[in-house]
Formats: sequence, structure tokens, C-alpha cells
Amino acid sequence: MTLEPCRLEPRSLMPRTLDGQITIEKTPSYFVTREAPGRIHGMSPDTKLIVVVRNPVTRAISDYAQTLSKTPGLPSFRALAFRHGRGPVDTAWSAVRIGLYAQHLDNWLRFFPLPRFLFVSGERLVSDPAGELGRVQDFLGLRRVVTDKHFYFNATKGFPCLKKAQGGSRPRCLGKSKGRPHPRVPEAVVRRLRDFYRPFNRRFYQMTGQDFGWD
Ligand SMILES: Nc1ncnc2c1ncn2[C@@H]1O[C@H](COP(=O)(O)OS(=O)(=O)O)[C@@H](OP(=O)(O)O)[C@H]1O
Repeated sequence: MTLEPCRLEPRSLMPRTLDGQITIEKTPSYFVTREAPGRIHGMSPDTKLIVVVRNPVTRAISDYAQTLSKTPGLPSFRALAFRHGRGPVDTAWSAVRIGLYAQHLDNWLRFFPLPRFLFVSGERLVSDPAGELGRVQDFLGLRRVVTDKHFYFNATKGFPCLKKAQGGSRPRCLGKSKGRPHPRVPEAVVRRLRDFYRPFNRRFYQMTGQDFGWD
């Protein structure tokens, strides 16, 4: 999944949370920002943390597709993923580095215990959105209000969409930048990356106690 520039919002900039309300801040780059866990812990050590993860190989290709859409003439995925296009995997490239979930989680576990996290499968968010959102609602201590009946599969988009937008009566899919086609990446490149990530994925499964089924 793609990341936005890191914005560490001081509490004063966040909306006031009234009784019975939950304030949610969504900044994907927090997960991979060294200072984020300490700062968030300093602001509120009881914060609940939701991390959406998908197969790091697909994530890297998705990230590349997003950059490519804004940067015509970008070098090929292979040229960026491997040093000199064919050497070792280039972990300095953010699209690769972000997928090292176990390493990023290590940094967070120095400040927050595991039960404070919910790990959401990006794959199941597509195949079973109501199921994953059920877990999110439970984790947040909410009644399960969002269920299967709120979603339908939109064949044109190729993704689940909401039957009705909040406060509206029309169906609502996510925007064009979510679920765009991925460029074709040679099978050998995908295989090398899959092999590269395998030990990191296994460690991530052990740390979280969840097998995401990427290998
Ligand atoms: N319902 C639905 N509709 C469309 N897209 C969906 C949906 N559920 C999950 N996804 C996946 O979300 C991916 C884009 O999310 P990102 O994490 O990149 O978004 S963000 O920029 O970080 O906000 C996007 O990745 P790409 O397919 O690579 O575009 C989707 O696979």
C-alpha cells in the first residue's frame, strides 16, 4: 500500500474527542517512521493501532504503479528493485523497504505491547471486507454496525464497494487511485522478491501470531 508524507499531528491539532467518540488518525507512513512510536506513545500510551498489510511484493508493485502514474519515464520496476537492475534487492528503495514489516514492527514493540495492535489483511479487505471490518469494530469495542449487507462486488471496478455512501442513497466505490491496474512485472523478478521477503514474512507471522498466507 502507498504512503503519504509523514505528518505527526500534535494532539492540539486533532479534533476534540467527546464522550462516546473515537478519534481516528490515518497516516500510512507512521508505520515505517522511526520516531512515530515514541511520539505517539508520548501523546497517548493507550492508543490502539491498526496496521493494514498486504503481500509485500504486490505492495511494492502497487507503490510503483502509483509513482509511475505521476512520473512518466520512471525506470522499470526491475531497475529500481535490484541494485544495478540485477544485483541484490535494493532495500534503500522505499517500495521495497516498506514491505519489511517485521523490522518496522520491532520498532513499535519497543513502545506498545502486541495486544494494542490489530493487523488487518489487505487481501481479505478485498475478498471479505465485512469480515475484516468486523474484526476492526470488535478491536475498537464497537457494536458490529457495518456488515455484509453494506457491501456489493462492483464488477467494473473489480472491488467491493459500499451499497450506499454515508448519508446518501447511491453506491460508493473508492476513487480511481485505489485499485488501479498494475504494470506487468516479469515472473523472475516477482520470484526473486518473493524469496527475498519470505524470511521477513515468516518472522512477521510469528510476531503477530497470524499467517497472512503470502508464501
Ligand atoms: N474496496 C476497495 N476498492 C479499491 N481498492 C481497494 C479496496 N479494498 C482494498 N483496496 C486496495 O487498496 C489499495 C490502495 O490503498 P492504499 O493503501 O494504496 O491507499 S493509501 O494511499 O495508502 O491511502 C489498492 O491497491 P492497488 O490495487 O494496488 O491500487 C487496492 O488493492
